Amino acid sequence: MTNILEVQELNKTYEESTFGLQDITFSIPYGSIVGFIGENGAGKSTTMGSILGTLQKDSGTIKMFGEVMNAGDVHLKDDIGVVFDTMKLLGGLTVAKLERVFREIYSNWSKETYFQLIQLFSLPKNKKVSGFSRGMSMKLSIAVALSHGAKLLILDEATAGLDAGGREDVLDVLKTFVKDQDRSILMSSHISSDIEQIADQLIFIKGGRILLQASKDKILHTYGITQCDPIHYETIPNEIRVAKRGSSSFFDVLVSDKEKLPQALQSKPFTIDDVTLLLMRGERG
Ligand SMILES: Nc1ncnc2c1ncn2[C@@H]1O[C@H](COP(=O)(O)OP(=O)(O)OP(=O)(O)O)[C@@H](O)[C@H]1O
Repeated sequence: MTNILEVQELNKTYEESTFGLQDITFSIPYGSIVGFIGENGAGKSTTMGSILGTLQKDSGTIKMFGEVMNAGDVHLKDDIGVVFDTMKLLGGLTVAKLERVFREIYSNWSKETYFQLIQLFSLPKNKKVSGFSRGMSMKLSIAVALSHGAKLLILDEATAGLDAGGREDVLDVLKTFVKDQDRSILMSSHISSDIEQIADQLIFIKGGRILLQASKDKILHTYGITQCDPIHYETIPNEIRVAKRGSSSFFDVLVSDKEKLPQALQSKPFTIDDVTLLLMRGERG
């Protein structure tokens, strides 16, 4: 078994909204961190909620740890650690008292891991959680998600609201989490530098559809972005055109293999942010 999660042809619509996920299909191999990238309203949280079963999907198959997930599959949920940016933990309790609650909820709870993370994240043990800042609450949610023996972490904007030091601590912990190759992470983030730093696979979503899924290394080393006028654009082989953006006289073009660009065109240095903008704001090449 090579994939920890397989999502096949997932569709989900809402009443009172024209938005819908359209045949979302992707998989997450063991030992990988997958970055889920899309603008506000692209469908990241809807996809994650449908995977977790907190939202009811219209159709599609979700396979986790080799088993097809059905509504109410609680036994699999112990194996999933979840952090959503709107998550509320029991506010009237302290970090120390919360530990006693989670100990009862999770069969594989590790008090030791929890308090190690609380210390690493510099969270106060005896202050009520309701008095925590947004960043502190996120760190606490991450500590909980990492302390119950989960094999798959689903993190929705988990680094949002963290200061630079906090982000570094969290990213280091996440890298360690997947090190043994038997656990994986699906994480969405608006901060593409975070994703660029730790993800090995990237999934780009727009308007409920996946535009591109590829390894980060492939995107950074095989893909290319070139700038050209419409005449030169026509010389780019169709099969490598991914997206284009610009005015009628000048384009930025994302191609899937820079080696196949015509000689007159060259790829410029680029970041994952540049790729994201081209895919999100541009049109299909
Ligand atoms: N309960 C709901 N009822 C109706 N429409 C909804 C509901 N929840 C989300 N939507 C719509 O679904 C679309 C996708 O929302 P979703 O939260 O999945 O996007 P997202 O990529 O996670 O965005 P963000 O980055 O802003 O969190 C949006 O147009 C949103 O308005």
